[in-house]
Amino acid sequence: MATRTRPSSKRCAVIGGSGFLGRHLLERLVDRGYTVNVFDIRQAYELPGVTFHRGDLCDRQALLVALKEVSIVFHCASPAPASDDRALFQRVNIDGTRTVIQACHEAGVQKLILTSSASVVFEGTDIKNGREDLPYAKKPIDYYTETKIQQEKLVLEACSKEKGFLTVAIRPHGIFGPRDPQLVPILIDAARRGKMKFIIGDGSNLVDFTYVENVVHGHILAAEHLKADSPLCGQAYHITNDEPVRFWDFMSQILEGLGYSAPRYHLPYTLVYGIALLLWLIALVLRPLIRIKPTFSPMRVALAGTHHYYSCARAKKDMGYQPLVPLREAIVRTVESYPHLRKGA
Ligand SMILES: NC(=O)C1=CN([C@@H]2O[C@H](COP(=O)(O)OP(=O)(O)OC[C@H]3O[C@@H](n4cnc5c(N)ncnc54)[C@H](O)[C@@H]3O)[C@@H](O)[C@H]2O)C=CC1
Ligand SMILES: CC(C)=CCC[C@@H](C)[C@H]1CC[C@H]2C3=C(CC[C@]12C)[C@@]1(C)CCC(=O)C[C@@H]1CC3
Repeated sequence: MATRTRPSSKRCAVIGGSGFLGRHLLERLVDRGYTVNVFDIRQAYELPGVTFHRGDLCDRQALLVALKEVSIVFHCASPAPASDDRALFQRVNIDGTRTVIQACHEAGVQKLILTSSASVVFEGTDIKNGREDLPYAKKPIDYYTETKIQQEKLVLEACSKEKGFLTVAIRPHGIFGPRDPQLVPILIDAARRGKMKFIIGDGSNLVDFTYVENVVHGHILAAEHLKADSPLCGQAYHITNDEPVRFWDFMSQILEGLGYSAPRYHLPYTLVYGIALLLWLIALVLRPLIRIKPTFSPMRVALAGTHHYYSCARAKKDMGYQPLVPLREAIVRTVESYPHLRKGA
């Protein structure tokens, strides 16, 4: 059991702090005068003023060391959605989050801010200006989403004013920006393999893509507004750029910004989804023999061919959220940050 010294309100821990969002978050926290402990299974960098603790969040004892004298915990660790490994998602996102909550109780942590996902309500069909009161997806599109739902429920249910342990969930959508290991690298890899010639559907579907600094801003506002008498306790909040954009326009701007051609030819959504589903089933059957990872998984096709954008009115009202970086500027900064992915580089 950790010794319970009174935690400083400016001492926090970022679980998953070696990751894309986690690192941006802790850089901002340091700028704002917080003392930060990072807890992650890997150490990706070193930063003055930041103490690294390497460990698995399923290991309560290891967590307790990193949470000593900490008052705020940001939990933004998860296996990558593309790993598609059910047992891993269950172990880290569900069992591991239970362990995080338990360790927070033992260490006397006062606030837990979870990075959830707006996808917890997405079932592969259109969502337009979705609010937080939409029901959780009954048929989540993949294991990642299935376990993010359970994870969010665990964290929100753990909120207890009586115990002095307050929780809130931030639901970002389509995070992008410098150092993102997913969106831009996967897109450019597909383009380099000649797979970005087609638009799935008529190309009019609107989607939220959220610049990482805006997501960070939402997390810090949530931590600073989370108090026993505030409406944030036990609630979920969408954090977006508040500028829904056509999915294919956004992809085209990134592609063209890095010197690649934008997709031009249209394919019917149902046809591409059907093919993706078939390939996914074949990959599943063959998994014991060989591991195949189709670029266009059913999940990616659904995300590329439907509307999915969310209202962040609740975050504006309860914590004064406004995106700091507009989409156009965010795209420019992102494109400039990937010189190594430029065509011909
Ligand atoms: N990238 C996106 O578009 C979105 C991400 N999210 C959520 O945001 C959070 C952060 O995502 P990213 O920064 O994009 O991912 P990332 O993969 O860059 O970072 C996740 C970090 O978690 C760490 N981690 C994984 N398993 C761990 C374990 N067992 N113990 C300790 N650390 C572990 C990884 O080492 C990694 O550093 C995740 O919870 C994700 O579900 C939500 C919505 C959209
Ligand atoms: C069609 C194609 C190959 C596009 C390339 C870009 C995709 C890799 C991204 C487009 C939308 C992104 C997205 C996520 C991951 C990367 C994309 C599929 C998430 C699944 C990441 C985790 C979440 O919580 C939800 C995200 C939705 C959007």
